[in-house]
Amino acid sequence: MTQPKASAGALISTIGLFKYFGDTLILDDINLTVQRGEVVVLIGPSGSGKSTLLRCCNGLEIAQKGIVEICGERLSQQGQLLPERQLDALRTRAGMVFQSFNLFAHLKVIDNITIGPRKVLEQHAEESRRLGLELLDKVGLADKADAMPGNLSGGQKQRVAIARALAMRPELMLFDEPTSALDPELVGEVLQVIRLLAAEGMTMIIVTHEMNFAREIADRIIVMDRGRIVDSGTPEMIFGSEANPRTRSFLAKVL
Ligand SMILES: Nc1ncnc2c1ncn2[C@@H]1O[C@H](COP(=O)(O)OP(=O)(O)OP(=O)(O)O)[C@@H](O)[C@H]1O
Repeated sequence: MTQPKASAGALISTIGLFKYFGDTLILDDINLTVQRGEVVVLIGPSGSGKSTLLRCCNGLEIAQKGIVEICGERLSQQGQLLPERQLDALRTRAGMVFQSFNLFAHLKVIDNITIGPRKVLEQHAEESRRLGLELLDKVGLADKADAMPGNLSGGQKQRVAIARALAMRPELMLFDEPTSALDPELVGEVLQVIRLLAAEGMTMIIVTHEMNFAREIADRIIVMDRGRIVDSGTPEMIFGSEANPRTRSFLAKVL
C-alpha cells in the first residue's frame, strides 16, 4: 500500500489523525500542514481539541491513528512514537511554550535557559550562558538572569519560558494558550514577544482565546469544533461574512 506523503516544504504535517481519550474521540481526522514562516492560530470552543492537537505535534500526546511529521521526519505513526533518542532530537526542532510556564523553580532564570542546550545540544557552559543572556535581552529580561522564578511575575515567567524554548534553536514554536494563566495587565508583554518572533519570520502554531491577537498575528486561522477542523482561512475570511456558520456562531459567543 502506498503511504500518504506529507507536504515537502512543511515544518509540521499531520495526516489523518484520530485521537481518543478512553472511548471519547478527541481528534477526528485532522489534516494540518504548516509551511516554514507561517503563523497558524488555532481557535475554537473549550474542549474542541486544540491543545491535544498541538501536543500531538511534538509527541506529548500520541494519536492512535495517523501520522505526524516535523520537518519532514516522522515523529509518530499509527500510535507509535519514534524511539526515545531520535524522539528527543526531533522534538528540539519544535519548541513548546505552555500555559503554566513549567520553569524549574529551584534553578535561576539563566540556568532554566541553559540547561537544555548544555544537556541536549552539548553546548559549552560559556557559550550557552552567552546565548542565554542574548535571549533574555530579546525578551526584555536582561536584568533577571540571576533571579529565581518564584520572584518573577507571571508575564516575566512566560517570557523566560519563551527564551528557554528559543535556546534550543527550534525551527518552529508551538504555543499552548501562552497568556491564559496571566493577569490581564501582563498579557501584553508576552504577546509583544510573540509579535517580535513573527516579525523575524519564526514559524508558529498558537492556541489562543485572544481573538484580537489571533486576528492580528495569524497568516491562517484554523477553527476547531468537536475534534474537527471546521474552518480555515486568513483572518479576513474567518472574521468576515464568508466564514462558515459554525465559525460565526463560535465567534458570536466570544467576541
Ligand atoms: N489527558 C486527558 N485525559 C482525558 N481527557 C482529556 C485529556 N486531555 C484532554 N482531555 C479531554 O479532551 C478534550 C479536548 O481537550 P483539549 O484540551 O485538547 O481542548 P481545547 O480545545 O484545547 O480546550 P481549552 O480551550 O479549554 O483549553 C476535552 O474534553 C478534555 O477534557
